Amino acid sequence: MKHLRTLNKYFWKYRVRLISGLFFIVLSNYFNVIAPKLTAYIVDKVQTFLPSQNNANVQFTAHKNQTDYLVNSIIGQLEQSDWTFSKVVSACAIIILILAILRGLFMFFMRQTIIVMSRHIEYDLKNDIYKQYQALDASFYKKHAVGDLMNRISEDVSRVRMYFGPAIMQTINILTIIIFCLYNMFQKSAVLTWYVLAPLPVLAVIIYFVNAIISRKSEKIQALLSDVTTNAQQSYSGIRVIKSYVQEHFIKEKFNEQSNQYRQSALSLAKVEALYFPANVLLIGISTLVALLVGALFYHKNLAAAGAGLVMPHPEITPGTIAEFILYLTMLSFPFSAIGWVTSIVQRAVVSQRRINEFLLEKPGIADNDIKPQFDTGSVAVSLKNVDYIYENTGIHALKNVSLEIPAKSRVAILGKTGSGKSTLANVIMRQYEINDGTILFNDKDITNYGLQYHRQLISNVPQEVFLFSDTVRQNIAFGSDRINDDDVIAAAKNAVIHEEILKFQNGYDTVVGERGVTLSGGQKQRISIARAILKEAPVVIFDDCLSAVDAKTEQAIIKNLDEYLTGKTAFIITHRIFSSLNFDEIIVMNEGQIVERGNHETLLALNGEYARMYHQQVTDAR
Ligand SMILES: Nc1ncnc2c1ncn2[C@@H]1O[C@H](COP(=O)(O)OP(=O)(O)OP(=O)(O)O)[C@@H](O)[C@H]1O
Repeated sequence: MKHLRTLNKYFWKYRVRLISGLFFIVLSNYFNVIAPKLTAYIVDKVQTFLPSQNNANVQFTAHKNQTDYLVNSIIGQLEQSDWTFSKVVSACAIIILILAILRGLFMFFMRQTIIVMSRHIEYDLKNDIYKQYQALDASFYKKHAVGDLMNRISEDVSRVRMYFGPAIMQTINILTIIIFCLYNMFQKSAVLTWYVLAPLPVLAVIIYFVNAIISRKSEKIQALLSDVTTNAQQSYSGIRVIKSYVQEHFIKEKFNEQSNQYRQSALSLAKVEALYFPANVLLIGISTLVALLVGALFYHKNLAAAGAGLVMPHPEITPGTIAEFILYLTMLSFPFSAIGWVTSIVQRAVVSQRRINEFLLEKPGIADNDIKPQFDTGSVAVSLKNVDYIYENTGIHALKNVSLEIPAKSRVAILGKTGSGKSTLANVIMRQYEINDGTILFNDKDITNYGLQYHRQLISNVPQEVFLFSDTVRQNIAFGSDRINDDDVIAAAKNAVIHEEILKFQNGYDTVVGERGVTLSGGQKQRISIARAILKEAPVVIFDDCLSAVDAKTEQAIIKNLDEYLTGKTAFIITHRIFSSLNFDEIIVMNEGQIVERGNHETLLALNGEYARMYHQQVTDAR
């Protein structure tokens, strides 16, 4: 239950709704439990009018001194009136009808307050989880599957809503029904109540054991559901790879297997839950039988005693009392069967909230603040001092003691074999990952000393893996930029040499690119991503292998445009190809997480090392 404590702040926020909801529940049940008393009164009244009745003068106490003020005054009025029998019965019927209407009205208010409150809390909780997902850093996303994240924000939140909506409402409902019924039963006849309640401890034992089983099974089910969602999500994202490798059958089998495991677990939970209802019906049935038998026996003893002129042992027990008890037991059958349902909702909510808390309470690996950078953000010098980075999940030492001094407005090329640490270097400069050791400075200020959002606003990035949203080309280019006027978007697209192609799309700039840009070629996606970065106009530019999917002619055209765009910016161009036309101020060659060569084109060629080898290879390939 401790996991659900996280939700208390929401209850506090909506306390007025909650308290009014609880008040309406109590009122609705109050009007509900009055009806049996009037029914009992009528049943006994009928008896006194029966022609064969020979006990009309026997003084039963069943309807005297009612503790309830309302019932007392109704019965008092009816007794004092000189109404005929049919008038009394009609009056009681009308009063019972009015009570039912009042009960219904307050039930309506109870749902309007508590269920509406639960929808508000659900909305807040989803927003809080979403906000937390946004705050968590890249390393978190490396550890958790998207399907799992989706499942927690949707399915788990729905389960938790069942706790702060229906479960809270029904718990209070159940408690008030039980308290009102038991109170009235004890007030009426304590001895009959003890007899009637005798079978109920068995119910308590059943509830205890079944709850433990439900909790265990719920936990397993939620984990399995996450697996199924993750698998489905991955198979949709990777559908092209699956189809090209003709693996549809294998994926379907895997999905079937997981779905089947989920089904088996859900069925097994349903079986356990299904035990509750028949067990309750049986136990309430036994209690009703006891009320009838024991009640009739006591009533018989009363009559016998009255006949012999003795004091009646239980003058409060009449046929009306028995009818009243049966009505209370009917009312109690709902709470007793609902206890199981409510506890299973709570158990599931505990499991789901624990899963939500795992993410909600996770501290982002990158500490953030709201401090603005205290330097001229128009031009930025970047330096790295003894930077070390190890990937937590694999233990790979991707950057080893890297030091760099890049003056503002200079242009750097980063080359190196695959896996040498180039993208990692870009990511640590962007603070996507927090370095293990060393310092990264922008204009001599440690980048950890000011807010992440301000830092990232200083950087225009084209990642190695392009990501486009399922939106229009225009929105994809304008993403992350305040400048969404058409001329700027078109100018950026022209610079990225994609404008002409966009015009040929069915709806030009308003063409929707499909999920992750599936309707576009790899080269088109790359160039839209470049246009997006160009539009951002930041002082630092990081392009990670951004021309790998374009042909040589387009590449030359883009490089020509980039040459102009990069002027006045501090630029890091990560590449596998040497672009001699871009005039780099410095070229860095990386190997196994270290900088192994650095200098300009001429010095590196003269060094005759890795750079020279790459250059000669490229020249040979071009021939
Ligand atoms: N998310 C990750 N988790 C664990 N290890 C990673 C992760 N990303 C990269 N690595 C490892 O870190 C090392 C450096 O990878 P990085 O992506 O920086 O290389 P790269 O030089 O950019 O390669 P490429 O040219 O192929 O893009 C590699 O050994 C890689 O396996």
